[in-house]
Amino acid sequence: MSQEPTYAISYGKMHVPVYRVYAQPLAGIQPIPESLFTSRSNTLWAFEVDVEVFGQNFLPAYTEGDNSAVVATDSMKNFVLREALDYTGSTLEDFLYVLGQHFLDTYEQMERLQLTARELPFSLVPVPQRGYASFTESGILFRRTHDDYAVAELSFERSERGPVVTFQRSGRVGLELLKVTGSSFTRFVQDEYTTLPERVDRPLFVYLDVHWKYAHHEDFVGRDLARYVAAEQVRDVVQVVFHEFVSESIQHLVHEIGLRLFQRYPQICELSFAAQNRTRDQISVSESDEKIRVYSDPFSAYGLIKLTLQREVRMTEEV
Ligand SMILES: O=c1[nH]c(=O)c2[nH]c(=O)[nH]c2[nH]1
Repeated sequence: MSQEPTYAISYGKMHVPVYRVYAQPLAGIQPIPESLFTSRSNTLWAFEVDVEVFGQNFLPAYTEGDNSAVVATDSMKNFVLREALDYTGSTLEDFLYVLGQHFLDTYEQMERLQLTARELPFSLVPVPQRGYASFTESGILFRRTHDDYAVAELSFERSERGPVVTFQRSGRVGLELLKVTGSSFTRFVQDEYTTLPERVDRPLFVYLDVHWKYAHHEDFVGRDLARYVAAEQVRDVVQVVFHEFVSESIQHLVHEIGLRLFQRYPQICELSFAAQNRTRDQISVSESDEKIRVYSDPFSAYGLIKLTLQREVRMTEEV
């Protein structure tokens, strides 16, 4: 006799685009030496949200075609958009925190919930000031940039005290950074498979995703943003360390970036990096000046270097 299957169920809505205008400005974050970033107007605050809902209560929809407990994913999309209008805060993490609680408070058949937000980056356009003597940022016209962007992920489940966060991760993803000099890769294993030449100075091109976890939820929700980690600052720390540090490898580089981020943000307990090696192949070197070179696309496979750093963070630690 065949056994009954066991089921793992989830469903939801992916890529709900949200363009909220005149959201609460992001202010009150701590400045850091690597970054000019201290605030964001949120005049245009654009992102997309994924909603994934878990619960055995939805099983009859699969096994019997009984939709009586099913919240239509179209309604989930409307819920997200309504919440975006009502939201009074200024960060992706806090928005997801409020959204997740409201979902679970509204729909008792939802047992667990996973929410993801990805920023849709826009930047203010520079325009001449009156009289055209100098330039300033237009406060109203934005350019869509297909650049690196912030992400946030939160998971919730129910407890006797109401919805609780079971997972949190923030990130800055899609960085693409090329440093023309000041990176090497030498003294690696040499054997019958080795064709890569040692390079004491290579133009290192990396695609990089950085994620971090807070030790305490209090630091990423609510209005007091003194312990909030702005993804723009994290991007700037990555850039500054890459600029300054002469690395022996991407492994060496991401470790150095990790140490600097831990130093800047005592409230972070985990950092993870996924770095793709996108370094181009050297094609030719100028005979008159060996600094002048041409590079082109390499073999299409690329190296992937990952690192996760964890530490214990005590609640009393000073910023
Ligand atoms: O920084 C690097 N790390 C590696 O592990 C590696 N492997 C490789 O072929 N090139 C590089 N570069």
